[in-house]
Amino acid sequence: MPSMATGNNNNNNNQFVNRKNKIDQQRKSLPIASVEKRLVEEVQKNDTLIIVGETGSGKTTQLPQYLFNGGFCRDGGIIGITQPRRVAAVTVAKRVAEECGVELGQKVGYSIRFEDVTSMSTRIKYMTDGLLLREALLDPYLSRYSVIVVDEAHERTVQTDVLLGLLKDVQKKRSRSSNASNNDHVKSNNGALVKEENNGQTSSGFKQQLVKKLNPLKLIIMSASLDARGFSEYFSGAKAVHVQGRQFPVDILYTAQPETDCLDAALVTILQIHLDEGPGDILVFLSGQEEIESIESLVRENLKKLPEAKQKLLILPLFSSLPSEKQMKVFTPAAVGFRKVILATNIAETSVTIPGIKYVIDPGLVKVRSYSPDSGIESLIVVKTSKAQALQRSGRAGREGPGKCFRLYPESRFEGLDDSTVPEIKRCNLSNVILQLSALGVDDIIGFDFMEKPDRMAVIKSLELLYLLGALTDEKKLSDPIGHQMARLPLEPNDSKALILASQFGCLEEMLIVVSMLSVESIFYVPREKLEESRAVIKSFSSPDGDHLTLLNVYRACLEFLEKNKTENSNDKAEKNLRRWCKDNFINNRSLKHARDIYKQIRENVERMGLKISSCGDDTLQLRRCLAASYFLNAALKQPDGTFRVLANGQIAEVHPTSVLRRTKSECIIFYNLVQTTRNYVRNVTRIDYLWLAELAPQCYALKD
Ligand SMILES: Nc1ncnc2c1ncn2[C@@H]1O[C@H](COP(=O)(O)OP(=O)(O)OP(=O)(O)O)[C@@H](O)[C@H]1O
Repeated sequence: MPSMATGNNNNNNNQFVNRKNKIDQQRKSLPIASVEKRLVEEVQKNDTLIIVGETGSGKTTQLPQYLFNGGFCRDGGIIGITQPRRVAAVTVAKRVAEECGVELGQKVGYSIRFEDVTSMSTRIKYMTDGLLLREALLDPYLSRYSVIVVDEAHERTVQTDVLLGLLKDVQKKRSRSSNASNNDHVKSNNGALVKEENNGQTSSGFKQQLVKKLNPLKLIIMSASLDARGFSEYFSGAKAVHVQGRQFPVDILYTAQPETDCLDAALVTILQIHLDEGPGDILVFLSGQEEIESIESLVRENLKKLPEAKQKLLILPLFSSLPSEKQMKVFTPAAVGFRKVILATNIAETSVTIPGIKYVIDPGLVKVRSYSPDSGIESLIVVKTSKAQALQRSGRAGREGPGKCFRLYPESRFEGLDDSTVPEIKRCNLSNVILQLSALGVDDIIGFDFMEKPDRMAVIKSLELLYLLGALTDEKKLSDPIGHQMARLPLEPNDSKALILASQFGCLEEMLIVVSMLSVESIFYVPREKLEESRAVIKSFSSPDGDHLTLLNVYRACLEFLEKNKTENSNDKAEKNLRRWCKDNFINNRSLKHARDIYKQIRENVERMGLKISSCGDDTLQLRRCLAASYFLNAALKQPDGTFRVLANGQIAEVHPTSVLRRTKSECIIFYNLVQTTRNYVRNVTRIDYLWLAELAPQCYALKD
């Protein structure tokens, strides 16, 4: 009825106006709002500026809007803001689009690996630091950007560090370009030439070029917990500005004694808050998916035994391999009568505002990458957070009102923590970084202007790996076509090589599945109480040839199931039924869904590269040979005592208990990763013939008599 429609419209309009007014009020009350004019002036005066301000003061959401209003996009330039994590780039972009009253993807957008929500009219663009690095491959002058803001620089991810060095170089090139006359040719340090293409994008490596006069690139480094002096020195004495004040106070509480069981302490704190504290959602920082899933079931079990609380508890996990629509669930306000408890890894540590969070629980631990150049082993280890991380975590409360942070350790331990985290570049395998830098024309990795130099031995080992994979030539340049193809794929070098080779082995269809399945955490999910029952079910998927083929079987079984269901049901219903199927088969539905998304995305990549996608069907010998040809550095031979010796470095390891080859009789295997816990374990293992090694990787192995 027309009258009702009008009533609804009025209602919607009122809601919209109320929300807009609330947001405007909120924006005005942010500490950064009082220094808007000064910040814009500082950016006008300085090509590089460092901004330090409390968590929640408004840096990430407001500064780009101030710069937009201050005219930094006037001649079509874009303000790019990098984040170390995808979830931050997406959620902040959504918020800023709402604040600006525009549709996401128009004036305000985001771009992350495999997902681009921008358009020709986007002027404020949030993205991951890795994505900007990839853009630099196509546009070495980053010519579309007038300003780049590197947010959360204190995290010092390897991508941030590479980006900082690169941006320094881009700034120099852009300054030279702006000083050059329109007819001059501009040549970058790495020899790349710049050519304007029709769509305004540029590309490296052209012999002929037209040069566009570019304005200097404005660079802003930003964080709440930054060693401003170190950054200033790196950027030749760049000015640092401190934004004072925080919006709401956060009470920090410590335990009297160290906790021996962090999971138990977190569980007790969640329940105590739920029963005793006032309304407000809870955010708990845990070290990984496994801990999250155990706490989830512990909370559920314990809730059954406790007296009914005023509100119901809604438990939501948040970790990086969770499909993005599941991740986004945590950002939806809880319904009336519910309290959210979000169990998150450190992906929720910086930049994000999760509406409703009043309480933060911080056990003070984090899982990080660690790499030993001597053994070539990269592992994940759990370590204490730094002070900077503790500060960021507590800063997730106090964003919409006063908050509380429960640190599950004594105050004395906080005092003893390192100020900042060891930069990732000092503790990871560098082969991907080197591949990316080589693609950007940087051949002298040791001489590259890093803020902190990586370990020389780690560089040498990584160069060696890339050389053996055929990605680099003797002159340490990217090889053609393998090296260039590998650099185009957004994967680890070994995985990229496996896909490229698979097109020659006639099994690219299968390798795409295997690489996608290996990119997600634990495909099988076994509740402790169903250990026995699960074994028999999981066995139905297992291949005597190993875990890679087992993963392939799971994926194929899932496709078969969907196919069968789709003929009888709608797509949505088929997907719903798949969840049940996963549960019955002890398969982690989230991980499988994620693997299917990754599969789609990398398939598009290899199609664009023109690789031939064919299938080896049930004859998986070619697939195993291709695995041997790609992961040959991860080959291991059986020892008389049943353990395996990694041929490349002599390390001794056992096959992981979750592997289908745990009790294998095979003499030779390749594995996907080596993890170090109390012992060395190889995970995701496949049986190969050791003679293949000399045949398929002669650069590494030779046959002795
Ligand atoms: N999605 C959102 N929903 C509700 N409020 C939000 C949201 N995003 C931001 N805000 C509000 O804007 C404030 C400023 O957020 P912003 O991310 O700009 O701060 P920041 O200084 O960058 O913090 P940090 O250093 O923690 O990243 C928050 O404290 C919160 O009050």
